[in-house]
Amino acid sequence: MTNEPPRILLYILRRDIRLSDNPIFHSASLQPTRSLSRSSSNPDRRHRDDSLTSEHGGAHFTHLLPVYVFPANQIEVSGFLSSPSDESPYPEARSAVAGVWRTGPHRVKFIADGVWDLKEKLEGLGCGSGLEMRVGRIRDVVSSILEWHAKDENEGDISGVWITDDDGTEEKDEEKSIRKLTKQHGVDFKIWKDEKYYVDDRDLPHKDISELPNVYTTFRKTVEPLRDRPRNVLPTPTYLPPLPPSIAPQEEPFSIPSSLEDMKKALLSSLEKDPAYTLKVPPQWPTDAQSAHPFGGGETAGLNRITHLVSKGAMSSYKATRNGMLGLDFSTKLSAYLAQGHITARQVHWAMFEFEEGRGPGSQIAGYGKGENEGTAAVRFELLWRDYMRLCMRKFGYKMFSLYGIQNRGAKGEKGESQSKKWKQLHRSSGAGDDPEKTLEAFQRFKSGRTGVGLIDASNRELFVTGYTSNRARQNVASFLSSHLNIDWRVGAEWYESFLVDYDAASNWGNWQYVAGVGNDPRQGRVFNPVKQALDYDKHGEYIKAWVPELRGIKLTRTVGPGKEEIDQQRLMGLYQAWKLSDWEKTSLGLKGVEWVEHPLTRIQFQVGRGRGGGQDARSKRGGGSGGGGPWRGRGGGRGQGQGSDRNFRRKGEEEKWVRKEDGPTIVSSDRTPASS
Ligand SMILES: Cc1cc2nc3c(=O)[nH]c(=O)nc-3n(C[C@H](O)[C@H](O)[C@H](O)COP(=O)(O)OP(=O)(O)OC[C@H]3O[C@@H](n4cnc5c(N)ncnc54)[C@H](O)[C@@H]3O)c2cc1C
Repeated sequence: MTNEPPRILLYILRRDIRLSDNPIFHSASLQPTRSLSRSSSNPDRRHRDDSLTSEHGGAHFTHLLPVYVFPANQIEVSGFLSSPSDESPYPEARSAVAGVWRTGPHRVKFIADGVWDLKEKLEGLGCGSGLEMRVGRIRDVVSSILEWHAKDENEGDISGVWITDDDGTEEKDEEKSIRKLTKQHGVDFKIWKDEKYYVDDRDLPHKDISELPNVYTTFRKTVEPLRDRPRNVLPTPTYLPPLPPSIAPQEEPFSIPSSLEDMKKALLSSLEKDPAYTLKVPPQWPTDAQSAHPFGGGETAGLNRITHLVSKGAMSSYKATRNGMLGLDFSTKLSAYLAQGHITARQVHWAMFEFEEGRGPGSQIAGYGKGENEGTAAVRFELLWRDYMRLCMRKFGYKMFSLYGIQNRGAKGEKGESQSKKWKQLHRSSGAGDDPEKTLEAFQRFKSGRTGVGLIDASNRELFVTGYTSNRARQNVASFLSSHLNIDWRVGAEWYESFLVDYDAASNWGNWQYVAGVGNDPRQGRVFNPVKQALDYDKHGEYIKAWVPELRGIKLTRTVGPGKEEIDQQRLMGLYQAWKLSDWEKTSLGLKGVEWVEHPLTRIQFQVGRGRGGGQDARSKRGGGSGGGGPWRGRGGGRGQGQGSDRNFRRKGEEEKWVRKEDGPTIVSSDRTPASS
């Protein structure tokens, strides 16, 4: 190293919090400031250098300054104030419609874990690398760093600012303002393609995003076969240029804690001023209920999770288990890692690929070395859904957050007619005679898990205390709010944004739109029946009993022979909707007079029949027969359950008709969709 003043590359991290398979770190590791012998080249096909580096050349620099910013518009940062008498220059990070925290307690911890993990990884390289953390709006942080270096040239020059692109609308605005700032300072600015998706942007079949098909299946067909799609992962750097000798400090009035524990405290302190999150009756963690997502954040944890899933066979059994709701491995639980960029989708692909080719862990698992199987194919299929949602974000921008969605013309009716549906609003009447006070109250009860509909309540309570709820449950919850309660679906999307550990703008808003009937669903106007869904996916009532402990005492079985008990579907109906319980049972369970039991927000029409093709058939088909009051602690539920055909939907106006008849329930045929998948 010469005595030349430091030439610093500023790398602003957002949702690319990883060292491995990271195009910017990879490119920085190839800078000519180090000897080639330290190159992390790897002859393995998986690690071939496929990066954008050669296309971009890269600025010459002597130091790398990676900075993660806790963005004040998305994460509440007042807990970072240096003194209690200081005031934050930023408004509270609250959502636009419902006014809830944009990043709630589960995700802030997960994000902090990820940032800290990366910091330790970078420091662990032993080459003087590291990660700085800052608080504020990203443009303010970049501006302050550029100004600080411009003022004193002894501190070194910022020779370039690099960032990974993000299709979120706020993120696009950020990119614009950084471009402007760097231009003002005469500094190079480069936006790198985000490589955390399944199909690389450079391999997309369309030239212009306007050509993206509005239907997932059409899109999928253009990129099949999926197993051949992902590019190789990039090598993990073993060396990076060091941090600069002096670094612009955090702007006042904030200061950055020096331990992960204190970082989490700072992130949580404002949120926990009201631990009930405005709920009159906040859900409590029920005794013995176990989180389906007890995982901490970070690249290390994410990569370990991938290895676990492959080596224990969970990827291979995924197709059969993915509609489960209880347990750790019924689905991958990779979403939060993917959302924060702790891991990439192609890392998931290549780990499965190795298994399929008979290499690496998992040799004792059926299917090892036997190529793609049903499970691994289904995981790829879902990863492509994620790609598709983010491409929709790129195509539709702000429409992803608007009431009438990407359709922009109101929901459509059964025959495709425009309906201009009016959803109830929280703060004013929608004009359809609704009372906003009552809507607010209904939203309160929805969030608290006190609607009176078991599946919905279990899911919302689970979400509140753990930050996760399954895809199956999410579909039902979104359909319930937007169609059964007829409440502005955006407040549900915002509540999910706040409480989901795996929130991702495109996947969340895209899926909410889809279910609310204003998104990419080619067959709009469908509604989930949460009782029918519970019968299919919680047929022993274990999920509802786990998260709604008040209902655990409901006996679900009847005696059918000496010492033989069988699930009684009529009794399940009392679990799925407690208002259906008899008066004496309500009294004996202490549920008499309980508001959500006696006065549910809505009464779902559904009956189980006793005749031919009714309860009997349903029982034998679903294998009912084991005792009902079984353990509710995390089990790999859902194995062998149906694949969520559209039997679970009804079209508008069909709710009253949705009874199990001799010829079975109405079936709406369809392709698989995220809502039905
Ligand atoms: C109303 C609603 C809101 C949602 N909000 C989010 C969100 O904020 N963030 C998020 O990542 N997913 C969201 N999803 C999609 C899906 O529910 C979650 O990705 C999944 O439940 C996460 O658990 P998992 O990682 O075990 O998924 P798995 O079933 O194991 O799927 C593997 C991966 O595929 C992707 N994936 C699966 N289903 C979908 C889908 N329908 N859309 C997009 N990607 C998918 C995820 O990255 C997931 O990790 C939402 C779905 C609904 C219906």
